[in-house]
Order: sequence, then C-alpha cells, then structure tokens
Amino acid sequence: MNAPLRLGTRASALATTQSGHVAAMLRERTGREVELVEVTTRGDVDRSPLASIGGTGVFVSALRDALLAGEVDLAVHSLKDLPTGAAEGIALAAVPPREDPRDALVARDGLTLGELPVGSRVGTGSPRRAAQLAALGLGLEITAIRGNVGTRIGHVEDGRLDAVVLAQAGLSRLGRDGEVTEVLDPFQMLPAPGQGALAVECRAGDEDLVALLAALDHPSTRAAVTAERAVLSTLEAGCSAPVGALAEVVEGDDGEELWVRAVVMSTDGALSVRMSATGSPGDAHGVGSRLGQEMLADGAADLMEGPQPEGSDRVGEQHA
Ligand SMILES: NCc1[nH]cc(CCC(=O)O)c1CC(=O)O
Repeated sequence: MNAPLRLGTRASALATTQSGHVAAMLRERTGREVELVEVTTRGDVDRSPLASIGGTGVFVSALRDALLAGEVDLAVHSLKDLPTGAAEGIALAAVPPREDPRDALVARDGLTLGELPVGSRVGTGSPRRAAQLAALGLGLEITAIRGNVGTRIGHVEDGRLDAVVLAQAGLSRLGRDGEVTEVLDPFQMLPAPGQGALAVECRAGDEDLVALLAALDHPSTRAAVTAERAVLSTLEAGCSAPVGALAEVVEGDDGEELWVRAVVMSTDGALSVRMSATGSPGDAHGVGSRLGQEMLADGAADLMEGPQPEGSDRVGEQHA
C-alpha cells in the first residue's frame, strides 16, 4: 500500500480549488491517495507591493522549497506565475488541460468595456492589462489594485470601482463566472503567457513520480504554454515592457498547427509591437523564441517601461 501523495498548495481559495482539481484527476487516473498540504508564502502574508518582496516568484519559491525539503511530493501552481528560468532540481511533470485563457471584465450594471462611460474607474494590478486597456482609447481611468479574486470583485460591488479585469479561468474555477460581464477577445486583450493553465511540479530526481504525473499532461496545452513562455523569456531578455501572448493548437492544411499571437507594449499603451506566427506544435519553443526575436527586431527592444501605477511592478502578472 503506497503512502498518500502530499500535494503542496498555496492556501488561497483559488489555489486550493486548483489543487483539489489536480488531486481529483490524480486519484482518478492513478488510483493513488492524495492529501493537500497548505504552504504559506510571503506573498500571501505581506501586503506590500510584490515587486519589493521578489515578484510572483515568492508564491512559487515557497512551494519549491517545500518540495526540495521533502515536505511535499508535488506542487500545483498557476502556470502564469512561474518565472521563465529553469529551477534547479525541479521537474515540470505535467501541464493539465487548460481552462479558458482569456481575460474577463466584471463591471457594474452588466456593462461591457465599450459601454463604460469615459472616466470609468477600472481596477487591475497588471501592467499588461493596464497597457492594453489604455490602448483601446476609451478614456478609462485605470487604477492599481491587489488582493485575491473576491477582494477585487468586492471593489465593484461596493462601488469604489466601475469594473475590474481578471482571468476568466480563475473566476470559473471559483464558480464566479456568472459575474463576468464580458469575456475579452484576445484581439483586444492578449492574456498573460500561461494564463488559464496549471503547472504540476515535483523533484526532478523522483523518477517514479515524474512518470506517474505524466498521466495528467495535456500535450497541446504544454505546446501552447511552451511557445508563450518562449516569447516571454526572449522579450524579457531584450526589453522590460509588458507582454501578452496566446498560442493555440489549430487544425491546419497539414494537420495540427501551433498559432501564436503576441504583443509587447509601452506601459502607457501608446506604443506596441504585435505579431503572430505559426509552426509545428513539436517545435513550440522554437516558434515562440523566433517570434520574440522578430518582435525585438521590429522595435520591441526600443519600448521602454514607463512610470508604473502605484503598487504595481514589472513583468507578466506579478500582481494580477
Ligand atoms: N496573478 C494571480 C493569478 N494567477 C493565476 C490567476 C488566475 C488563474 C489563471 O490565470 O490560471 C490569477 C488571478 C488573475 O489574474 O485574475
């Protein structure tokens, strides 16, 4: 009889929901018992801007420390929170099927973006979302916010904000997608690389577990997020502006094709470089990094990060 697998998770409602979902999949596909172990991270306790305590990486590194210390056997993260660099001794053992990767608007009175009057106050902590909202030219007043999903929706409920922008995936995992007033089309709002996907990590040396967790992997989701993260790491190496990227496996003339769209923007949304590429899902990393290189050559390298809204920090969804 095998001992139950210990699954490390952040304690937030979103994290425990995501982890519970992975635990259920694991029980179903492998017959193994799984127990959740809550790991408190500095990002959950400390309300100061995430930049000052190390970015979204603080959520991830506490779970990785617990893995390396042998306190847990596997850990579940929101994939978009994973830093792009490799982690010593850690394997990305599975990328389960992705939820809806798009961003969603939760606005007062059922309003859509286009219906929000000029001057409406829209909350987001993400430079990527702020820049893309500004680029729409709707005259919205974009306000920096932090906090969990419930807190952020609460700002609309209590009338302090007219709307907030959140990941659709988080809202549907929490059963709050009924509050979404518009799911934003990626033509207007490209999501963060990895948004809507989960990452299942374990110790790289734990070969039996690496093999077992492969049962949870979804190859086209893995290809998509691999391409998106390759765009991000290429752009991060060449500029500091916010990045959106979305890859999808689509049916092409010669079978499956990977279609990648990406944007990099000045923080005020005034300047952007937007490009797309297609390639083979088996070459996801190559497709994404070549796209990133092309974007750098096409001006992304000249996009400077402007002044940041109070309480926000750089790169992806550090605070979203
Ligand atoms: N930055 C926090 C974070 N990390 C993952 C999600 C949502 C779920 C996901 O994207 O998989 C969120 C909240 C949000 O952006 O609204």
